[in-house]
Amino acid sequence: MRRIRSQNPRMIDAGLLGKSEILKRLEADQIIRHGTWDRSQLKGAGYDVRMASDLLFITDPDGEPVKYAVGEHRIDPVILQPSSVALVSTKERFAFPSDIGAHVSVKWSWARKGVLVLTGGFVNPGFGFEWIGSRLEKSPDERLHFLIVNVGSEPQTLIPGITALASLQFATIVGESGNFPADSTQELISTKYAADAPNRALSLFPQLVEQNERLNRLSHRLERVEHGTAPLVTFGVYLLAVTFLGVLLNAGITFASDERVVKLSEEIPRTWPFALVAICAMGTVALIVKKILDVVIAALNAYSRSPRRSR
Ligand SMILES: O=c1ccn([C@H]2C[C@H](O)[C@@H](COP(=O)(O)OP(=O)(O)OP(=O)(O)O)O2)c(=O)[nH]1
Repeated sequence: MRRIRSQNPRMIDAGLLGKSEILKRLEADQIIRHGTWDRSQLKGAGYDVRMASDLLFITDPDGEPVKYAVGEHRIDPVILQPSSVALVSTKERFAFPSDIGAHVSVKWSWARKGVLVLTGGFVNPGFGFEWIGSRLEKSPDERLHFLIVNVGSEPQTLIPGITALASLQFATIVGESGNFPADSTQELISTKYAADAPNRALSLFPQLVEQNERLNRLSHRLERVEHGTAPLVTFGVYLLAVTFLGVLLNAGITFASDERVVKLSEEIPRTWPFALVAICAMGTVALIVKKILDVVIAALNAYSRSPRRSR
């Protein structure tokens, strides 16, 4: 532990509390109340706080905000959907003495999955004490509260009473804090916060979810319209082609009924090689017309699906 000299010439121990010092304090019923801490949560120079199963603000699968008040316990795991926010309270209850404060930090194991704890950062000395008449007492239920958000693309499962979401590093306070006890946050969160408070505080994230859903709905509609127009275009082109052929046929019949053409036809040789050549010529013309129609249909379909038009 680093030793520094304060304004008071006395030597003072200052620095972060290591595991053994934290344990010593916890066993002396300091910092975290007896019965709410667990040795397994101790780290080399910190303590991982776990989420409680009550005083929990989450969003249910239908997108409705839900509040579990103090004493209303959630048994099932909490699924934190992408872009979803929640407000969680710690299972641990606190009573910080005047010489200890704590830094709140995110846990890498959660941050790398996209779950971020948007913390205030510091726990003041004297947090978890209150005046009862003229006596200073430990508050029975002072907890830390964290706003959390899933900025990743996968849903994340949080288990009430077990999942550790944040880490505390305890530091000794040099000099008088002069603010004992520190302000409580428990009453504000438990009585004044409505179910949708986290969603309103971090409204950017629920808005992202909404915009994403809107975008998905629009893309589906666009896809349906596109699938509907392709056969329609094909049908239209064939209709046009049939009309065109009808007009051609009509013109052909009129032309064939002409006296001069009748006379000319009598002069055409009626041999089988000539008939064969005539049939081949007509077949070639029909094939060319079909090819042209296919190209026109493909071009129209490509145009109706082009990204510039789907924007
Ligand atoms: O993530 C956090 C950080 C702090 N706290 C608690 C402990 C701390 O002692 C208290 C007040 O914290 P801070 O002093 O940062 O908040 P404030 O509400 O801005 O204080 P003030 O209005 O007195 O400046 O809130 C939490 O519950 N969660």
